[in-house]
Amino acid sequence: HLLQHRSKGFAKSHSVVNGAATETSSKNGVAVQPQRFTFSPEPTIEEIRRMQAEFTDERDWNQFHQPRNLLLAMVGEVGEVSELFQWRGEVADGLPDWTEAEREQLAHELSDVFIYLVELAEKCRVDLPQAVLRKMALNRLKYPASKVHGSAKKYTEYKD
Ligand SMILES: Nc1ccn([C@H]2C[C@H](O)[C@@H](COP(=O)(O)OP(=O)(O)OP(=O)(O)O)O2)c(=O)n1
Repeated sequence: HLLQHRSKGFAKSHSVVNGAATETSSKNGVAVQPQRFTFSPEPTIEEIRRMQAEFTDERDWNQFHQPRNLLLAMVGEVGEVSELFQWRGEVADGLPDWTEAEREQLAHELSDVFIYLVELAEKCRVDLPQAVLRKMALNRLKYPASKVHGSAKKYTEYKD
């Protein structure tokens, strides 16, 4: 669906493509860069874990999906993501020069990485969404915004 609201000659379009929300802006009918991007709320990570568990069960593939094999499979897929970026030089947010086919290829490869990551976490009994919350809390403590604002130094490089 598409929702529009107008202010001062600008029209914002909120469109939902495959459940994903994107917001684009236009001035006098000419589209400008998308302003905001958010993920769809579904499926949840737990739903993805369950769908992949069903996929492997249906194929009797659990015998191959031990933690080390899943790790190697995930790293292999990271390599496939890297292939899409290699030799291109720096790439701007939103991948402005990429074709639709290249974007879809990237979506496939990032999904492969994510699917293996989720199954690896499951097989290692890491509750991934909660672990991410704990790790982000640690990251905030290690890198107080007031101290590190605008600097990409590693935490060990700070004197106090
Ligand atoms: N033993 C396997 C094989 C595949 N998959 C699933 C998870 C990944 O999302 C995807 C990976 O499939 P491929 O190994 O065929 O890899 P690609 O899809 O990347 O194909 P290609 O290597 O030809 O690019 O399929 C899986 O769970 N377990």
